[in-house]
Amino acid sequence: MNSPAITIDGLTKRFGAVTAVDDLSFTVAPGRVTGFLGPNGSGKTTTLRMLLGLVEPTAGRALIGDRPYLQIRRPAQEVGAALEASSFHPGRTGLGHLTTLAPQVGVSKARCREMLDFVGLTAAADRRVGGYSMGMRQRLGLATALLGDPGVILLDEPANGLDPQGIVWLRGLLRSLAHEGRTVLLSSHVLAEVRSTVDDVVVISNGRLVRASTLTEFEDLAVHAVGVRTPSPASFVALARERHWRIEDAPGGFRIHGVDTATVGSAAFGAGIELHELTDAGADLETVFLQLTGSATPSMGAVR
Ligand SMILES: Nc1ncnc2c1ncn2[C@@H]1O[C@H](COP(=O)(O)OP(=O)(O)OP(=O)(O)O)[C@@H](O)[C@H]1O
Repeated sequence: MNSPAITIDGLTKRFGAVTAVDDLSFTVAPGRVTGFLGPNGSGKTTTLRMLLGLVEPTAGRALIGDRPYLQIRRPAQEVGAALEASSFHPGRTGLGHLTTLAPQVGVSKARCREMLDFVGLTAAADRRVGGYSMGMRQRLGLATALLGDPGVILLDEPANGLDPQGIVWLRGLLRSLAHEGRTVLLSSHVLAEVRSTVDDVVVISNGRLVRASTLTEFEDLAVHAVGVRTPSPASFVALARERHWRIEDAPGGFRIHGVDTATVGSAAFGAGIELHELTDAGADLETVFLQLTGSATPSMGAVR
């Protein structure tokens, strides 16, 4: 196995009485997209800021390769980061923002134009960033992160503000960066948003690690669900009780957890219950995420 591109080791950050990050340890592999997931306020941004040497840890280490960020000699060529979409000088143009950074990154103005083109901002290159939409700022943040052609890319909620086409575009872009062997770590508080983008997931809650695994392993935790529509709901509910299925009301029918379509179909057939719809509702990944992070709420629907 490749040695980790990022190592978080016993990392802790306290702000007065608030423990933002609490003895956190995980690694991030190169050539993969890793989703750094957790509810609002769980410590994702603080962790990324410690990785970038912007916040000093109370304890523990955050390493890029084998060293802390502040010990990297030419950091922009090793690590690119987009932490907050709003931290641009509003009076500068998109191109002006990149060309201001170019000397310290060690790249030419041509590279700045190339990166603006890469993120789809050529038409807005000479407009002031103050007038950019949230999605345009995200794109500019990405261009900034990629300016030095870094091997490690850290992105804080990069899909925020992007329209659906933008999200598809971002997904393709991140996948191709990982395919080139780069390390991509992106934070999000919405698992569904990154589900089709990431290979690995690191889930945190209250600053602590909840789970670090491949997405596939994470999906295995999820209970599959089956959707059913029937003209005989009372008989179907009786069947579900008899079989000890976990069943809940869903629009126009029911949702049954922890069984597959074949089991439900043959049981209904055996009981003489007509079904008008029998669908695989997929793995209920969001529920697993909410349960693991302790952010499940009663509004998720009553289960019978
Ligand atoms: N500079 C600071 N001073 C005091 N408390 C802070 C500071 N920065 C972060 N915190 C606190 O640390 C905790 C973690 O915040 P952080 O921004 O890292 O979470 P997050 O997971 O990135 O949240 P979000 O998804 O909302 O961006 C929160 O309780 C936050 O209020």
